[in-house]
Amino acid sequence: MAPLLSIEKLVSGYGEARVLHRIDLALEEGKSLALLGRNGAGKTTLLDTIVGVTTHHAGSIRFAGRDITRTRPEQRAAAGIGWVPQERNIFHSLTVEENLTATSRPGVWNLSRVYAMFPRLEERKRNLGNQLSGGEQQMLAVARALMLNPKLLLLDEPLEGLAPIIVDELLAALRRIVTEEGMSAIIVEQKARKILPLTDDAAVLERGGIAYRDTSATLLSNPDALEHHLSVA
Ligand SMILES: Nc1ncnc2c1ncn2[C@@H]1O[C@H](COP(=O)(O)OP(=O)(O)OP(=O)(O)O)[C@@H](O)[C@H]1O
Repeated sequence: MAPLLSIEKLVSGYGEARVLHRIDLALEEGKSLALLGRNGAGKTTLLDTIVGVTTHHAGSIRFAGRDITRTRPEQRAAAGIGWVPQERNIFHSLTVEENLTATSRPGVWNLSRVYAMFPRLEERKRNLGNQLSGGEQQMLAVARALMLNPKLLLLDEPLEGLAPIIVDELLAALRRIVTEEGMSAIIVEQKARKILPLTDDAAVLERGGIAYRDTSATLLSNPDALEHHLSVA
C-alpha cells in the first residue's frame, strides 16, 4: 500500500530563500514520526511546506493517494491534514467549547472523546481562550485539531514553554492519540528523549536536509547518534 504521505526531492523555502534541499520522506498510515533537529534546521519549514504555506521550488508531495504539491492550504486541510502551529492560534474571544466546535468536522473525534482525552478542557469549557494557561491552550489546540478528524496530525513543538507537570500530562495524551488511537502524526520536538519513546520513527533535519532516519527506538538506544545529531546527552 502507498504511504499516507510521500515527499520526494522536495525543495522549498520562503520566497527566493531555499530552506529545504531535496527532502525525501515517507510516512505510513497509522505511524508517528518524531521530527528532530537543532534550531534553524528546517523543522517548522517542513511542516509549513506539508501544510502549504511556503514557496515550492521543486519536488512533490503526495497525500492520501493525491498529488497535493500545488494545492492550496485549505484544500490540504479538507483532504485531512490537521496542523497545530507553534503559535497555537486559538480563538481568544471564544469559549473552549466554541473553539472546539467552530471548525469541527464529523468523524470519530467528537466533544465527548476530546473531553475524555483532556478532562481539563471539559472543566474549563465555558472559559474564554484568553483565560487559559499556556498548557491548557496547547491542549485546546491539539483537541481542536482532533475535532477536524484529520488523517494526519502535524504538531509543531507542542511541549515548548510548558511547565514539567503539564509536559507529562500532554505527553500522556499524545501517547494515547498516536499509539492507542493510531493517529498518523508528525511531531516536531526539541526534547528528543521525551518524544522518541512514544513515536514509531525518527528523522533528524540538518541544514535543510534529512541527516538521519530510523526507528525511534533505535535512535533512543544510540547515545552516539543523539549526541552527534542533536547534542543530546
Ligand atoms: N519566514 C521566513 N522567511 C525567510 N526565512 C525563514 C523564515 N522562517 C524561517 N526561515 C529560515 O529558515 C531556516 C529554518 O527555519 P525553521 O524555523 O524551519 O527551523 P526549525 O528547525 O523549525 O528551528 P526552531 O527549532 O528554531 O524552530 C532558518 O534559517 C530560518 O532563518
